[in-house]
Amino acid sequence: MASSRSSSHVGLNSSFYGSTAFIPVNGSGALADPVLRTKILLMGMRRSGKTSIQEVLFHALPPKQTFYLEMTTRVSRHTYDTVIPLEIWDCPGTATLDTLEAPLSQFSTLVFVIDIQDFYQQPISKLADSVATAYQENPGMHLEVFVHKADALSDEYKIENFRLIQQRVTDELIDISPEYEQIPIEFHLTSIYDHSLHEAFSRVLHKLTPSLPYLEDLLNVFCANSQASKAFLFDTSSRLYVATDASPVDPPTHSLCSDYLQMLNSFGPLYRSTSASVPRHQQVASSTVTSPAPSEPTSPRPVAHAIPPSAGSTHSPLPPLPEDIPSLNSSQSPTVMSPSVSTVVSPKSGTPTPSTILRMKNLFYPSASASLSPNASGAGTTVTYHLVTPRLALLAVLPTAIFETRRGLVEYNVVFFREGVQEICEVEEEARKVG
Ligand SMILES: Nc1nc2c(ncn2[C@@H]2O[C@H](COP(=O)(O)OP(=O)(O)OP(=O)(O)O)[C@@H](O)[C@H]2O)c(=O)[nH]1
Repeated sequence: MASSRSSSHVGLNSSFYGSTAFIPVNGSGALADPVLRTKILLMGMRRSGKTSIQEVLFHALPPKQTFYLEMTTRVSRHTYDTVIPLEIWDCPGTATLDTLEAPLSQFSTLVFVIDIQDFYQQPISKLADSVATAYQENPGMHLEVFVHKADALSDEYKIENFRLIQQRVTDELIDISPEYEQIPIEFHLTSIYDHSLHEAFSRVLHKLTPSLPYLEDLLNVFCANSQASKAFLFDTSSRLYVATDASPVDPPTHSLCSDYLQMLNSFGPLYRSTSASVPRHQQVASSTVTSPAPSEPTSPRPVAHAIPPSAGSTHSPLPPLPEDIPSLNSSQSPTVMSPSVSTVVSPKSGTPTPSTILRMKNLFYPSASASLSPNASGAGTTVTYHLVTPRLALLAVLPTAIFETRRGLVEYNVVFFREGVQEICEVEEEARKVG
């Protein structure tokens, strides 16, 4: 499971790397961002759900609270660091590509959000105009349409409206110019209330990740060597999957892994850290909390110990499962088979850096697993979680019988998988440094 470390991994292709970003400070000056960020433009009609998408994915806003979001009146830029550093521009409903006052060449993707019930002339025209302008000015730009709020309709009407919107957009583009019929646009049905949004944005992210083929290779090798039927590399905090193995993604398996990750994430705030700056997703629950045992004797390293709120016993029971996780409800209550070690590195800045990643290599990583049919004498499925970098986690699905009999081998493979992913991330970070 070794991976090459050559910089050809992530060839310096400008369409992947975009340009240097500037993060406004208090609306006055501007600080140069030290990395090249991939820029994504989020556009659409008023109230189509743009800010909700951004907030739910990247700030863990509970979907129901999007109801209280204020109207966007000017372009707001949001940075998010995952397998690649992103900069998302959330535009007001009134904005058009002509009024944007930014060259379109700096954007890698246009995500146009349209309400699934908005198939009238004005939204369709705006969508078609945006696509045509983007294509004219930056033909390499990925064009994605989120047909959003799909939850508002029954399955039958959902598909009908989805097709109708695609057809009308195509007709409108042909009206602008017959050659625009060939513009490659990808349509996604999305909703903040289910996994469709995560699935769609994951696919958007895949097109922007230069190291995707290498990550996929590692996942394929991991699956083959561990007899896993499916494996995902997830961004822990947004729950976007940044890569998966070659087998098809079926929605129930994706939902299962995503829900399990959400459950582990939701444990984080229940545990208090001795260090103030531990990223939330690294504070993973465990039924047994152990102290760090560094593999190599070195100078003291910053570590955090997960501490149950009722400090005292180190063998506290697991907290109850959140009610809103359908596939892990009481009838399928998971058994946490691995009393995972929750010892993590605590970067002082709070933002993991390449050196943090290097330091983490010498430390423990949280892991967990759950059997979906614990009473069926190994006949069920087990989902496993292993943190592999400060931001990324491997989630795999494998037969319980295999996990129970070959757990050592699975853990052994994870070590090499983690090494490979960390090397790829280091090359990516190196390639994106400014100056
Ligand atoms: N049913 C449903 N409602 C949604 C969904 N996404 C967003 N909404 C709702 O749509 C409304 C508008 O959402 P916003 O995110 O503010 O929309 P926006 O496009 O940013 O709006 P502007 O700032 O006016 O451009 C809110 O009440 C959200 O709760 C969804 O997937 N399903």
